[in-house]
Parts: sequence; C-alpha cells; structure tokens
Amino acid sequence: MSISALVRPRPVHRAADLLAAYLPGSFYFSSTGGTLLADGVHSRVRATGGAQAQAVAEALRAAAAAGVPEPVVAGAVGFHPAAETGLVVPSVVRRADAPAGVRAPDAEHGTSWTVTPRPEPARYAESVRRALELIGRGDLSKVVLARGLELTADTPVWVPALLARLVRADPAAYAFAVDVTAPGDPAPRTLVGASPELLVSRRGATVVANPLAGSAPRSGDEAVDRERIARLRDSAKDLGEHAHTAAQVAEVLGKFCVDLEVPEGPEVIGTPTMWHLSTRITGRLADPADPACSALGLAEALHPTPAVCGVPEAGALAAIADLEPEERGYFAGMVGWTGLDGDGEWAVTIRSAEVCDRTVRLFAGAGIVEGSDPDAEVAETGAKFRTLLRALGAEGVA
Ligand SMILES: C=C(O[C@H]1C=CC=C(C(=O)O)[C@@H]1O)C(=O)O
Repeated sequence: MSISALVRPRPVHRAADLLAAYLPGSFYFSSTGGTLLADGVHSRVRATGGAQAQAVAEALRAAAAAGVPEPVVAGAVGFHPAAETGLVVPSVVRRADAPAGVRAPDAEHGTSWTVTPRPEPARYAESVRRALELIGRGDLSKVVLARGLELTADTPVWVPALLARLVRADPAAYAFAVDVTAPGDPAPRTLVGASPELLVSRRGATVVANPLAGSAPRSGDEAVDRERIARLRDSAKDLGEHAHTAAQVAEVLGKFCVDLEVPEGPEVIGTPTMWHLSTRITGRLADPADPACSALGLAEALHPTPAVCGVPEAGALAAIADLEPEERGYFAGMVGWTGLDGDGEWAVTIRSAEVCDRTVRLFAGAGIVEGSDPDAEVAETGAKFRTLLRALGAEGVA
C-alpha cells in the first residue's frame, strides 16, 4: 500500500472561514498562534480546581482511544476555579492560521441600550479607598478590584457578529467565544472577548507567559499617546503593580523549567484601547511529559496571577470577596485549549463579557497598590470596558 493511501493530509482551513463558521455553542479561540474552532461534545471534564490537569490528560487519552482525531480540551475556567468550569473534549476540531483580513458587519448603532453599573462608580471608588487602607496597614501589597456593567439591548445580541468585530478590531488579541450556558439560563449564554493577556502557552518543551499590569488608556492622538507611554514607563505606581505580577509568574514557571528568561524590566504594548506594561517570559520545561507541565497544568499553577488577584493571594481573595458586590463568574479566570501532547494556549479572561439573549454582563478590573488614586482607577476600568463597548456599538452609553 502506498504512503499516500495511509496518510491523509490535515484539512487546511482559512482563519476567516473558521471565524465565519462560528455559531453559538461552538468553541472559538484565536491568537497570533492560530485559530481553533471546535464543535460537539465528546466528553465533559468534571474536576475541581487544581485537579484538572490530571483529569484532562485522562479525558484526552480516552477520546483518542475512542477515535476522536487530534483531541483537545477546550473551554473556560472561572475566577474561583471550583465554582465554574466549562471544559469539554469537543468531537470535531478545525484549525487555521492566525486571523488576518477579517471581515465583520459594523455594530448596529441603532440598538438602544439600558446600562446598569454594578456597583456605581462612586461605590467602586469607595472600595478602592478601603483597599488602600488595607495596603496602608500592611495587610496587602496589591489587590485587583473589578466593577461591572450590565447592558440590555432592545434586540438579542448576535454573538458571531460581536466576535467577528472583536477579531477585526484586534487580530493579535486572544479572542474567544465559549458556551457557558448554566441551568436556569433563559437562553444560551456565551463568554466572548478579546484579551490582550497570555496566561501561558506551551509548544513542546517551550513555554511562554506574558503578564500585563500597569495601564493607561489609548487616546488615538499620537502626541498624547507618546506622552502617556512615557509616563507609564516611568510611573512608580504602575511599575510596582507590574513587578508583583511578573515576579509571581516567573516564580511559578521557575518551578517547572530548567531555563527561564525574564527580561529585566517591562516594555509597553498597545491594544486598540489601552497601553500596558508587559513582560514576556520564556522557559524550557524540565519534564514536558508530566501532566502538571501541560499547558492546562501550567495555567492552573499560575492562576490567579496578581494581574487579576493580588499579593498576598489569600488576603487579596478575601479583600475581593469583601469589597466586590458582584460574583466575577468567568471574568478574570482563564480560557483556552490543551491538546493530547500537552501543547496549548490559555489567556487571562479579561476584556470579556457574558452574553445571554439581550443581556451583556461585563467586568473590568484595576490593580490597586500604594499610590493608586480612586478616581483614576474608575477611569482606567472605564477605559478597559471600551474593547467590548466598541464592538457592541455601545461606546458612550456608559
Ligand atoms: C484586570 C484587567 O486587566 C489586567 C491586565 C492588564 C492591566 C491591568 C492593570 O493595569 O490593572 C490588570 O492587571 C482588566 O482588564 O479587567
């Protein structure tokens, strides 16, 4: 028998076709590393936080044995991993290159929106003041406090168009759409977003993490943006906020790696709406075959980083529970995929929303450290909402 009869080429898809093929219920994830669209549920992974890497490795082996071609585990894990986990082994996975030349319908500017801030910005500023007291007393060094917006449209929100607009606005983002429908939901619920932050990716023995912390809004005016970038680079408050996050990520990855490259200081990266301090950390795994070293295992070990939680972690979790009136749900968790070989990519679930019929629930957080100004943190979280508000055609309503 000839080789060509035995080896079928991998189907080749175009990223734009996969994005166009996305429908609610599918799993979509794209980044500069490629595009993945997954459909159907071969099996669900039910394991609580911390134990998922082992359960996932077993689920993937079972799927491969059952004939699922190139199985992956895909989905989202909530901020409190024990609370909400939506990981599945899909029946069909299609892959393509990174998105480029994306077409998307413009947002419906005729949509009318009702907006409810949760909490009101003044109450969020008060929580920032209380966090500063905890920091002043020495109980905490950093805590990330989030606030939410609930938007209701006059018609159901069409998630495929929203996703396409997010990808078109920033093809380099970690863009995702995940079905997170829960019992009692009146309609399918989708977690959708375009995160700038890579929690961890793994390819063979190589791992990359790209913690972000320390931010300034993008203005669109070149001279103003140059000044904002320069100020961000020199801001002791933002550099401190960033250092906590980069140090924790380096420390955790260091436990799994034989070589770890950590740049001496952060650089500034841009999204269409924000500037961030960024540290790209790369490492070589000591034991890539260990399930704890799969992309998901590493993501679990890293989560929650001080980009979404704080330092020390237990104190920050307690402060978040005390000071945030709303449950974060999937916000500030992680979203991505891992394959049978342990390779994969997980992003931090920020610049995201949960969409259910006409309702959109979004959150944005900001790192609070000594020197943070409550009103500036209200403005920063407001700027972070713009990724989703723009794509919804709702910029200016909140
Ligand atoms: C928590 C968020 O952003 C994180 C990532 C980048 C910069 C951040 C900051 O400057 O506070 C946050 O740590 C969010 O967008 O909701």
